[in-house]
Order: sequence, then C-alpha cells, then structure tokens
Amino acid sequence: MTTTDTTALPTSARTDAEGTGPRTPGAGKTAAERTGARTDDAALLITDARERIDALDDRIIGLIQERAAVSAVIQEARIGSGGRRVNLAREMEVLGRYRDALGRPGTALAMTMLELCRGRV
Ligand SMILES: O=C(O)C(=O)C[C@]1(C(=O)O)C=C[C@@H](O)C=C1
Repeated sequence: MTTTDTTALPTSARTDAEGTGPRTPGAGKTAAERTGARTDDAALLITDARERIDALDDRIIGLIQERAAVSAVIQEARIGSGGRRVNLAREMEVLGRYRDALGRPGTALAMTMLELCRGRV
C-alpha cells in the first residue's frame, strides 16, 4: 500500500487511507465532501452513523430475502394444492400491519415488499 502523509492537513481535508481506493465511492474527497458536514466533529459522527446504517441495511436486505423465501414456500404449497399464488385477504392484513406501525409510507413499503416476495400481480 502506498501511503501519503496527510497529517499536516486538517482532518477535514484528508481522505481516509482505508476504503477510498479508486473504485470506492468518496475516493479523493474530503470528509466534508463525503458527508456534507462543515466540521470535523460532524463529519466523524456522520461517518460513524453511516456505518451503522449500512450494517442495518444489510440486515434489512437479509430479512427481506429470508421473508421472500418463506413466502415462496407458502405460495408453492398453495399453488401445488390447486390454489392461486396470491391471497388478497392476507395481503390486506400485511398492508394493515405496516400502515399501523409506519403510517402511509408503511403501506407503500409493504406493497414493494409484497412485490419482491410474490412478483407483480
Ligand atoms: O401469506 C400468504 O398466504 C402468502 O402467500 C405470503 C404473501 C406474503 O409475502 O406476505 C405472499 C403472497 C400472498 O398474496 C399473500 C401474502
């Protein structure tokens, strides 16, 4: 690894030694440019919090994939028994749960999730 001494620069003007290769988003950018922050403290906080968000998003994506697999088992069982892929009454229950917990955007989220789990109707 080639290293450049950036310690003479203000932290906000440096790029991270790690994770800012030529293909890494944010490569060659200052912490301020990467985060939109105007102070080093804020840039650090944002960088840290973004790592937590990325970890949460990874888990959410994994849960959606797990949900889709369980949903596929149900759909296959129903189709295999002579029924239809879609069960609208159940979808209304799912939409209602998301709406109750998250409001109107929850409904939109649930509709997208159902599409991911059973395709377009
Ligand atoms: O609960 C079911 O009966 C399912 O088939 C699962 C599921 C879902 O992913 O939540 C998928 C398709 C149906 O239309 C309803 C719900």
